[in-house]
Amino acid sequence: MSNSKRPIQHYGKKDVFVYRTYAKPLTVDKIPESDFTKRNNTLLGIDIQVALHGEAFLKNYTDGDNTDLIATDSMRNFIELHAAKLEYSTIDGFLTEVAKRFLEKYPQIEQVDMAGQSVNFGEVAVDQNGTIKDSGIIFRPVKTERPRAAVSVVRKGSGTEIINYTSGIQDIHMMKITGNSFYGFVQDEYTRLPEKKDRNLFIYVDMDWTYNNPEDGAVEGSAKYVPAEQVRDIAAKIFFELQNNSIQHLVYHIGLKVLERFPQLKDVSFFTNNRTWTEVADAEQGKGKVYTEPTLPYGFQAFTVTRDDLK
Ligand SMILES: O=c1[nH]c(=O)c2[nH]c(=O)[nH]c2[nH]1
Repeated sequence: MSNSKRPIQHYGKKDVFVYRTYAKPLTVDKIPESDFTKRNNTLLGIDIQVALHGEAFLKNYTDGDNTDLIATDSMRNFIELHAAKLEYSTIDGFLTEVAKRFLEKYPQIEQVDMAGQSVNFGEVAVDQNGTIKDSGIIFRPVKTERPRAAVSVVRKGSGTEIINYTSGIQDIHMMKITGNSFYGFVQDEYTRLPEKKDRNLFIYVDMDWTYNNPEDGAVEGSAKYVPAEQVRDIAAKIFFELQNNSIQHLVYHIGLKVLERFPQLKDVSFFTNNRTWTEVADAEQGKGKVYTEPTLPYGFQAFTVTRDDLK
C-alpha cells in the first residue's frame, strides 16, 4: 500500500524541553495598542514536538527493518544541539530552521512537523543601589500567555517548502468585572441560566494566526513577524472597549482588529473557554460583589476570522 493512501504514518518525540540562555533579542515596530517592542530572550524556553514522515519508514513497521530509522532519541539530540548551533529570536524561526536541517541531513525524510510552546520566564527585578530594576539573571516561571508555533516543511525540487504554518499564543487569561452582557439566547424547557445585562466575564483564550506568505513569520529575521505580545495587547484593548454581548461577539471583534493591524496575516483563529465566576452576593456597602469559581463543565467557542470578514 502506498504511503499516500495510508491515513497516518509518522513518528517522533514530544516534550523536548530546550532552555537557551542569551538567545538573539527580538525587536519589532511599536503599534498603537501595545508597548511591546522587545523580547530580551535572555532565557528562552521551548517545549517542542517533532514528527517525521517518509515512505522509507514504512519497512520499520511492515518488515521490522530498522534501516533508515532515525531513533527518536537522536531527534531530541538533533533539536537540542541545534539550539546551541543556531542563532534565533523566535520559536517560529527556530522550528522552521531545524525542520529544514532535518531534511538536509536525512534524505529518507519527506516531511517534518514541528510545534513548540514557550516555557515562559519573567525577569525578577531587585534593588540595585536604590533602584529596582531587572536583575538580568533571575527569572520566575510564568504559566500563562505562552507564545507558540507549528510548522511543517517538505521537500520541493532541490530545496524545501513551508506548509501548514501557524503562529499563536495560548492561555491568555482575562477577567473583566463589568461591561459584559449575556441575554437574548434561546429560552425553553432546558434553560436555567438567568439573562444578564451585566456580568463578569473570565475567559481563557488561545489564538493562532496564519500569514499570507508563511516566510513572513516562519523565517528568522523577517521584518513582518507578528509578536504574540502585541496580539495579546490588541485582545485586551478590544475586551476593554467593547460592551460585549457574548464571548462569540468579543472574539470576532478582536479578530477584525488583529487583521486590520497586521495586513500580512491571512486569518486568526480562536479557541476560548468560559470561566465566568458565579455570583454569590452583593457587598453590603458600595457596588462590590462577591464571586466564587464556576462549576464544571465549561463552555468553549472555536472560530476563525478571515480577511473576508473585514469587507
Ligand atoms: O459568552 C457566552 N457564550 C455562550 O455561548 C454561552 N453559553 C452560556 O451558558 N454562557 C455563555 N456565554
